[in-house]
Amino acid sequence: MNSHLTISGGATPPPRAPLYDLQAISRTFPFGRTDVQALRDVSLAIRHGEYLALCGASGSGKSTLLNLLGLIDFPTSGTLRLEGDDVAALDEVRRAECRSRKIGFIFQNFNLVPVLSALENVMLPLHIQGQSAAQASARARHWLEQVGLEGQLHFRPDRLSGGQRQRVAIARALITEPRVLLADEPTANLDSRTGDGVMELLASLNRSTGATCIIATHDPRLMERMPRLVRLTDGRIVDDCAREAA
Ligand SMILES: Nc1ncnc2c1ncn2[C@@H]1O[C@H](COP(=O)(O)OP(=O)(O)OP(=O)(O)O)[C@@H](O)[C@H]1O
Repeated sequence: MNSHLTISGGATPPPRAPLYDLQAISRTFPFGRTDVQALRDVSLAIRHGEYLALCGASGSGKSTLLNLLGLIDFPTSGTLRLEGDDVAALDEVRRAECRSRKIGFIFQNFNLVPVLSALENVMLPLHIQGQSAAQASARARHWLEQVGLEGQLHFRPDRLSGGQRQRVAIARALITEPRVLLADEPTANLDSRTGDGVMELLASLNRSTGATCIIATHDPRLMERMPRLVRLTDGRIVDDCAREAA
């Protein structure tokens, strides 16, 4: 009997494509009369639901790789597939659509709009997608509650601590229910205790929502607790190890 058939005779579904499949990716930037090779021959597969760090020294290529995964930059050569689709084949409109539907971003400096409240900041992505204010407000309240900020809905960023600002940014990234959260040094501007709290929150949201979390960092404390570490040196992957999380 064909092992791909179930007892009832129906075919089992084909295996799900990895979230990301990168083959021989390079990214070169022109720099004066020379070129800087930020990424060289990077091949990497990332499954749905993973929680992993891209690590390496300053200049090793972490942000460049994160920008490619976020579809905000293009590789110079190689193939990048997101859920099986070759992103080079998407026109700009479909790329933007894919980015806003599937990907949430978290930045080290939070990138909140200073004149908007926490609630309004979190509502923004749904507002941009054209959802009604009532729908956006209800979703934003839900996500601010998930990150423990139900008491600060109407505070502007200047009334929030660094950790609270990053929580607002996390709620804003999650409101579109993305497949993947990309975080560039999310704890770099936080003291270690607050940074630990943000990392615990990200780990628990990864478990509860199933969103893949990809975090660029050179913080050894943060690396220690990651179940998968992809290490870059001079734009190359030099190590990719999965292990039990601490
Ligand atoms: N737009 C650009 N133009 C020219 N060179 C660039 C550009 N972006 C990145 N680079 C170069 O590519 C290399 C990798 O940079 P990248 O920012 O990806 O490293 P990183 O590991 O994220 O560093 P950091 O931890 O300091 O943020 C560096 O040599 C950097 O100077």
